[in-house]
Amino acid sequence: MSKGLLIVLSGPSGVGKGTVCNQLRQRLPELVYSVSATTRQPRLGEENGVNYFFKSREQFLEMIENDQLLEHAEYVGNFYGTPRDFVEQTIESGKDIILEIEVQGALKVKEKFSEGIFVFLLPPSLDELKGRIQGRGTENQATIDHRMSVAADEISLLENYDYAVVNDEIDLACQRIQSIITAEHCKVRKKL
Ligand SMILES: Nc1ncnc2c1ncn2[C@@H]1O[C@H](COP(=O)(O)OP(=O)(O)OP(=O)(O)O)[C@@H](O)[C@H]1O
Ligand SMILES: Nc1nc2c(ncn2[C@@H]2O[C@H](COP(=O)(O)O)[C@@H](O)[C@H]2O)c(=O)[nH]1
Repeated sequence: MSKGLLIVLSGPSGVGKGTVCNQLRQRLPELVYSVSATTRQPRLGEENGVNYFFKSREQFLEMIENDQLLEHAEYVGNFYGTPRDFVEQTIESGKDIILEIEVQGALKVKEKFSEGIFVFLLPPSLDELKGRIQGRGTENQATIDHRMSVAADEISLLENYDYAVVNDEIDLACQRIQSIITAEHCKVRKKL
């Protein structure tokens, strides 16, 4: 049996990774989603084990210590990380898995899984990006400013990715990513 694909969807905060990922999962019900661990406080409506595994700082550091994370990063004052076993077991079982993670973490995954498919989601403009984070209404202004202040640096790392997808319209962005997944499945020569 061939292994599943590891798809990493990354990009600045507010670009629409979560929105696009949710719609992709509806279009591709067999696509497995990697639930991350974080020390961030849950937002209204977020559920432990569904949106994230919510951890204390101590619990998160213990996960790092025990090598339970494939990658982790500190992003705007909180830790985020990808549980390793679930990802590895899913790929081994032949299923595709998608990670929705920020840029530092994505580049760490690339060091370990160069055969992964690295997709960078871009906003139509920085003004639109700011409007989306503000419109979501989940962060205070200081956090929005902090997230926006790292967005340009994150976008400057685009060249490390395999694909750039503009999230102008959700449907179109999903179609583009679906096409990428289909093409990767048809590839004759896989990446080393
Ligand atoms: N193509 C789009 N057009 C307009 N609004 C969009 C589009 N995609 C997403 N949005 C909106 O932008 C906001 C941010 O989207 P989302 O939470 O999915 O971003 P994110 O990249 O996952 O953010 P974060 O990294 O902070 O978790 C949401 O309110 C969402 O509804
Ligand atoms: N490096 C990682 N980044 C992750 C992971 N899970 C989520 N994220 C990214 O963090 C930011 C902020 O998320 P938010 O839910 O607080 O808005 C965003 O870019 C997420 O994609 C992870 O496991 N590792």
